[in-house]
Amino acid sequence: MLDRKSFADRDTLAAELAEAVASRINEAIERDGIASVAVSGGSTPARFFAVLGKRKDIAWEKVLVTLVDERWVDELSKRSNANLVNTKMLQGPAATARFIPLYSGGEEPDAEALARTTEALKPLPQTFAAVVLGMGNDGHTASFFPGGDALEDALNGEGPVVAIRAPGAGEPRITFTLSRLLATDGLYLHIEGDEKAETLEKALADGPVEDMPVRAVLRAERPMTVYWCP
Ligand SMILES: O=C1O[C@H](COP(=O)(O)O)[C@@H](O)[C@H](O)[C@H]1O
Repeated sequence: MLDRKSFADRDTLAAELAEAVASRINEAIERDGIASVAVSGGSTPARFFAVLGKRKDIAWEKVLVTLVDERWVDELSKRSNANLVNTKMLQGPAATARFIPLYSGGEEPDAEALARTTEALKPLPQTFAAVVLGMGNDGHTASFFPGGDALEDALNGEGPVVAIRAPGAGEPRITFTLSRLLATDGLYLHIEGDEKAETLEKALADGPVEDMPVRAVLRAERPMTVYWCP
């Protein structure tokens, strides 16, 4: 179920991942007239975002873009995953895409905030065209963090989104649930560098999901492609 692709450098990886995601988007638009993608934040996706956002062969006005997870911070914060998407991807041709943020204002991702985000997510089709996950060296993906106070709900609940706090997470977070992220035509794990390759090997070994929650995705019975470069 796990296809692993290695690339010589970051630019090549970004181009190949953008090609794969663009194909998924265009297939969904042809089939449904609309496509949605959920992307990760952090630092890794910046190059990929820049390449994807420049694609002129995508009818961006038919594309909904959201995040797999978000830090509960204002969109102007440098910690905001939305900020990364806005500044790196949704420029040029991709500026006509509709971005649906997960952060919906306020100090905390409380019940009211989650209800606001859930309402905002309603235009999303049931199935994403593509979901691009990242991974931290602690074995988290999306905001499925080791020690997360709502990890069980994030991994086994319906969601679509869950608020989660964890010792290694910094700010409170909001994350799509695993079941919602697995509802996708194309599932990708984008990691770079030797340390993350080692983390992936550890995650692929036996061990509790709670220790390295990315295992929940790796053990899900569905195809996923890992994109890696040194
Ligand atoms: O906090 C986060 O971290 C992970 C990994 O980020 P990276 O900086 O190591 O690339 C990311 O996948 C996730 O979306 C983000 O919220």
